[in-house]
Amino acid sequence: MSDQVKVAVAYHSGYGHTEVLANAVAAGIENAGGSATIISVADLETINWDALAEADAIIFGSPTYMGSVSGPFKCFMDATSKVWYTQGWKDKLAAGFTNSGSLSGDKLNSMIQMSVFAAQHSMLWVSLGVMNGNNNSKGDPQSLNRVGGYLGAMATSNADEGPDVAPPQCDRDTAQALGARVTTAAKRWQQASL
Ligand SMILES: Cc1cc2nc3c(=O)[nH]c(=O)nc-3n(C[C@H](O)[C@H](O)[C@H](O)COP(=O)(O)O)c2cc1C
Repeated sequence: MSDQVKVAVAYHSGYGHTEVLANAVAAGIENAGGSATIISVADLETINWDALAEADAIIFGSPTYMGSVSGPFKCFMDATSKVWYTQGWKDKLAAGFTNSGSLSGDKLNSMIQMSVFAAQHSMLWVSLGVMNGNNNSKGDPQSLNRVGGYLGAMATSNADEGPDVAPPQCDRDTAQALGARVTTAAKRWQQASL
């Protein structure tokens, strides 16, 4: 019998930067002993809905475009309304990550959108669980959670850099930490007696 928790990473990325984070989240899932399935939601026709239905946890990821989740990610959100109607994802764990060009970039709004979306599905939101980095005079601008957000992993990619270098390693590591945390939480949730 395999008790390995299944964690799906459902993401959109227009230009590859958020995809880098999706891969980092998946690495964190695998390192923590979970099984990761990465699902691009860009094309609604090819989304692996079965993998999402089977997952113990789903981690959502979107770039921040115009201060909100991207259009394709919102289309995915709307396409889950049939699942919502039957509350098919109820009691799965959920978490999120986003990425933008500016340090703030209003990406908190994307995280709020994702957490409300998860709540509509009666999922249980898992926070980042990494203390704020770089908030004092001796701070390291390359520390984990350098933007100091707690709802999820929030990365920043310089607008003039490709996904080969942006977002920087600290943001990739923050995303990896999120994947590990959700996996550990899913294991606890799986083992909890009712
Ligand atoms: C249509 C569009 C809107 C954007 N809006 C914002 C924004 O509101 N705030 C911000 O900081 N960056 C914004 N950006 C920059 C992206 O968030 C940034 O380039 C990000 O790395 C793109 O991720 P991706 O390569 O996964 O698509 C925007 C980019 C595009 C293309």
